[in-house]
Amino acid sequence: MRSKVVCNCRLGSKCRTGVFISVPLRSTFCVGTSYILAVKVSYIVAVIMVDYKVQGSFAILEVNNPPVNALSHAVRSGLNDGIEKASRDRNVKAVIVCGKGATFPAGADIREFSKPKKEPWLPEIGHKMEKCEKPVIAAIHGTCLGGGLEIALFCHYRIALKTARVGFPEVQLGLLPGAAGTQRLPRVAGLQVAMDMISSGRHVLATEAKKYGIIDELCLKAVKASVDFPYEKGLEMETEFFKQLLGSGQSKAQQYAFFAERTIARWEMPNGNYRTAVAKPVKSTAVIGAGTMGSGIVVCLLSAGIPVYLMEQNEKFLNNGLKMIKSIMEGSVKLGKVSPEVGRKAATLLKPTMNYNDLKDVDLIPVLVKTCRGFLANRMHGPFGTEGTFLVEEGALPSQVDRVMEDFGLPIGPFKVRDLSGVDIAYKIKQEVAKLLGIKTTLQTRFMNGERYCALNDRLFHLGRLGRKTGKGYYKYEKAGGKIATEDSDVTDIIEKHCKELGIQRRQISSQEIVERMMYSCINEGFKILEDGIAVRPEDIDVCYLYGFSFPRYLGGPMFYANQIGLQRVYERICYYHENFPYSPHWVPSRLLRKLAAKSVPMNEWMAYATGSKL
Ligand SMILES: CCCCCCC[C@H](O)CC(=O)SCCNC(=O)CCNC(=O)[C@H](O)C(C)(C)COP(=O)([O-])OP(=O)([O-])OC[C@H]1O[C@@H](n2cnc3c(N)ncnc32)[C@H](O)[C@@H]1OP(=O)([O-])[O-]
Ligand SMILES: NC(=O)c1ccc[n+]([C@@H]2O[C@H](COP(=O)([O-])OP(=O)(O)OC[C@H]3O[C@@H](n4cnc5c(N)ncnc54)[C@H](O)[C@@H]3O)[C@@H](O)[C@H]2O)c1
Repeated sequence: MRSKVVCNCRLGSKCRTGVFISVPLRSTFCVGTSYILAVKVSYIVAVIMVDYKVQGSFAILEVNNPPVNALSHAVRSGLNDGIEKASRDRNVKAVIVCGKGATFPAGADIREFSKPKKEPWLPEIGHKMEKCEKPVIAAIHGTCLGGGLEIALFCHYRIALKTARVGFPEVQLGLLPGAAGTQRLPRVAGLQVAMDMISSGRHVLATEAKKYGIIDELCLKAVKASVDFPYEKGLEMETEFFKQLLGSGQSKAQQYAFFAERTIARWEMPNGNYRTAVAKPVKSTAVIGAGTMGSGIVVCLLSAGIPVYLMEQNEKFLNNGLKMIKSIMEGSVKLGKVSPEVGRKAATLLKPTMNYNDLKDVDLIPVLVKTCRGFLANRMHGPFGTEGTFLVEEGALPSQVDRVMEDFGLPIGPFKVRDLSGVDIAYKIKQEVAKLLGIKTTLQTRFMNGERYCALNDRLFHLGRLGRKTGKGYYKYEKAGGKIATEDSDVTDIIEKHCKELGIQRRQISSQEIVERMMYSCINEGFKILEDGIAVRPEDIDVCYLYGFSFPRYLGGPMFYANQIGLQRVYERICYYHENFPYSPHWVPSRLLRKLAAKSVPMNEWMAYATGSKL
C-alpha cells in the first residue's frame, strides 16, 4: 500500500534518496537524511521522534515532535530506546536530553489521554534515566512543562537558557503531575514552592526556578528523604490520583477547553480562512454611531494611532460621543494604558462629522447604530437573564438563584451581575423593545406581543433601586457604589407584593430546576445560533463563554456541558419546559438539537448536521 508521495524532509524537492515512506501520523518523510523519522515495517511504520546522536563522548537525545515536542508514545519509545542505547555504548560518557526547534518537551501529549494507554510510561523512562550510571543532563529551552519538567527532574543535572520557562500546568487540565512531579519537585524545590507551582500551574522563568533549585547545573540533586512517605509509596499514590483525575469529567472539560481555544483560531468564512487571509493596511477609518460601542471602538483606533472620522446623525449625539471619547481617553492615560503622548495625539486624529461624503476614501467603517438582538454571547445570555427573573416571579429569591448558579460554578450570580451593570440598563433595553412594538408597559403587564413579560425589574427601577450605584437593587450595599451585597427583606416584600397584585401563587423551586432553566434555555439558543450559522463551531460559543462570562473551565462551556449531560436528556427537558412555558419563545426546541439528540451525534460532527451535509 505504498503510494507515490511527496517527501516532506528538509531537502524538499531536492531530496534524492528515492525512498519514500507513508507515515500515518506525520505526513511523509524520506529515508536517509538526518531528518529521518520513519522506519518501515511491512505496511506499518514506526515513527521515530527522538534523534539519537553521539558527539564526542556525549549521547544527545533530541526530541523532535513539533510544534511543542509533546511526549507522545513515539517520543517516549525514542527516549526509552535512547537511554538504553547510551547506557550500553562504551564511548558515551554522558547523556544530554533536549528538544529540537522551539522548546524542550512541553508535557505529555494531551491528545493521547483519551486513547488506550501505551507503554513505556514516563516514570519508567525517568527511572531508567535516574539509574543510568552516566550523568544525564536536561538541556532546557522554551517551555519545559508537565511531563517535560518531570523528565528534567529525573535527570541528574538541569541546565537552562535564561528565557526558558518551567511549570506544572496540569491543574489547568484538571490533573496533577502524574510522572513523579508531585514527589520530586518538593524534594528539589521545597514543599512551599512545589505546592505553589503545582496548584497554580504558573510558568516560572528559569532565573526564578534556579533560585528554587529546580534548574541545577552543578550537582546531582539526589534527595532521598521524603516528606510523608518513602518515594515508592509517594509515586504509587501519585499514579493513582492521576488516573482518577484523568477519568473525571472535570479533566475532560479542561482538556476540551485547551483544544477549543486553539481550534477557534483556525476560522473559516465563505470568502477565506485563517490561512488565506491577508491583513490589509488600515490608514484611515470612520465610525458611524457615537454611542457606547462606537465610542469604545474610536478609542481603540485612536490608541493605535489611526485617524478616525466620527459620524453621527445630529450635533447633540455627536457632542455626547466626543465627550465620552475624551473621558475614556483621559481615563486610559491616567491608568497608564496609553501614554500621555498618544492621548494628546488622539485629539488631532479624531474628526467629527455629519457628512457622509467625508467617508468616501476611508479603509474601514464599523457601523454601530441600531440595537440588534445580540450576535452570540449576548443573544444566548438573553434567555438566561429572562429565566432568572421568571424563576423569582414564580417563587425563588434572587439570592437563591445567585447561590445555586455560583455553586454551579459561575463566578457571580445573575442578580449580582444585574446590580453591577445597573437595573436601569435591563429596564431600558425592555423599554426600547416595547417602543419598537408600539406597546406601553405597566407594572401589571404580563405579556408583550404574545410573549411572557415580567415587570419585577421595572418595579425596582421605579423605586430607584438601580443596583450598586444607588446602594440598593436586588441586594442592599454598604453605600452607593458599594460592593458588599447583603440580602434585603425589602426586596422579598417587593417580590411578594408583585405576585400578590398579579395573583401569582408562589411555589418552592428546586436547585435542579434553577440550573436547568438557566442553562438549558441558553444552550437551546446556542444550538439555534449554530443552526443560523452565526457561530461556525460549538467551540466558538464555548470559548466566548469561558472568556466573556468566566464560565467555569471545568465544565468546558455550555455546549460541552450539554454534550456531557447528553443531548437526548437536554432536549427532553427543553421540550418539557416548552410545554410548561408555551409563551416563552426561547423554549421552542432548536431543530438542530432535535436532530442531534435523535442520532446521538458526537460533538465534532454537530456542524455537519447544522449545515445539512450529513442529512
Ligand atoms: C501512569 C500515568 C502517567 C501519566 C504521565 C503524566 C505526565 C504529566 O504529568 C501530564 C502532562 O504533562 S499534561 C500536559 C502538560 N502540558 C501542558 O499543559 C502544556 C500545554 N501547552 C501549552 O501551554 C502551549 O502549547 C505552549 C506554552 C507549550 C506553547 O504555546 P504556543 O507557542 O502559543 O503554541 P500553541 O498554539 O498553544 O500550541 C501549538 C500546537 O501544539 C498543540 N499542543 C500544545 N501542547 C500540547 C500537548 N501537551 N499535547 C498535545 N498537543 C499540544 C496545540 O494544540 C497546538 O496545536 P494546533 O493543532 O496547532 O492547534
Ligand atoms: N452596548 C453593548 O454592550 C453592545 C454589545 C454588543 C453589540 N452591541 C451593538 O452595537 C450597536 C451599537 O450599540 P450602542 O450600545 O453603541 O448603541 P447606542 O444607542 O449607545 O449608540 C448608537 C448611536 O448611533 C447613532 N445613530 C443612529 N442612527 C444613525 C445614523 N443613521 N447615522 C449616524 N449615527 C446614527 C445614535 O445617535 C446613537 O448615538 C448596536 O447594534 C448594538 O446592538 C452593543
